[in-house]
Amino acid sequence: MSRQIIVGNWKMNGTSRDSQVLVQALLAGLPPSVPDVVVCPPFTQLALLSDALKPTAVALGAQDCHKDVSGAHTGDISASMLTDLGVSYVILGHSERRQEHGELDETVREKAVAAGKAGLTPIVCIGETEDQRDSGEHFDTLGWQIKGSLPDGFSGILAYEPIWAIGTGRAATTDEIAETMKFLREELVRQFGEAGKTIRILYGGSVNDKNAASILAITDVAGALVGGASLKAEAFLSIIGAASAA
Ligand SMILES: O=C(CO)COP(=O)(O)O
Repeated sequence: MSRQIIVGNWKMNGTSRDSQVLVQALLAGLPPSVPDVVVCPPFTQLALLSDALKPTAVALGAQDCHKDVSGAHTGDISASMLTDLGVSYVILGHSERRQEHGELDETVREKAVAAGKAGLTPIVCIGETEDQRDSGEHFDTLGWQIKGSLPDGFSGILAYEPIWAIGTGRAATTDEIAETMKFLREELVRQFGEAGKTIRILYGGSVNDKNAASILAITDVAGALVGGASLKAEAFLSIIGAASAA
């Protein structure tokens, strides 16, 4: 199995002091053989953490970027502004942005193109609502999201985050994840041919220190996108430990 990737999405949490403390605790507790580890703090803490993380095995990610390189976009941040700060990954199309900011698949696709051009690795999120799963529309939804959100020649990471599992403490079951991973892989191959076989797929949604090992052992799960548990050094380190052992 190839090296796994564990991504911490801190969302809109923490002061600069909190993030420095968290990062120091993470760096102090990293196991000798680490998977790829990425932390995605709020924009305001990127510059600060960039210096702290530069010489380490932990990479820096952002939680969004604009589709344009520069211009009249008040309050936005471009992909090249992120690379300028030493950022290497960017989460795009998270369900919270899709819901709170009305982001559509097409916008997510344009952002993924911009991220790729700037040298960032996009982590594009997709996921169904509880209603869509209950009514058996989840695979259709995910298929459309892949088609709409991933640009031609996509070489980033796909994150499957069922919306009903985010922040609820109710992760998808290993059977649900396994079945969905199989579907996603088939869909990626259908849309991208041979290249679709190599796109890494993460699972996200209530991943914690207790369930990480069983989730990371599922075929085709290449890692985890972690929200709440990534804010606690001990829990995040234990997820990183599970990935090292997977
Ligand atoms: O949204 C998520 C990561 O992007 C998942 O959040 P939780 O791990 O808090 O459920």
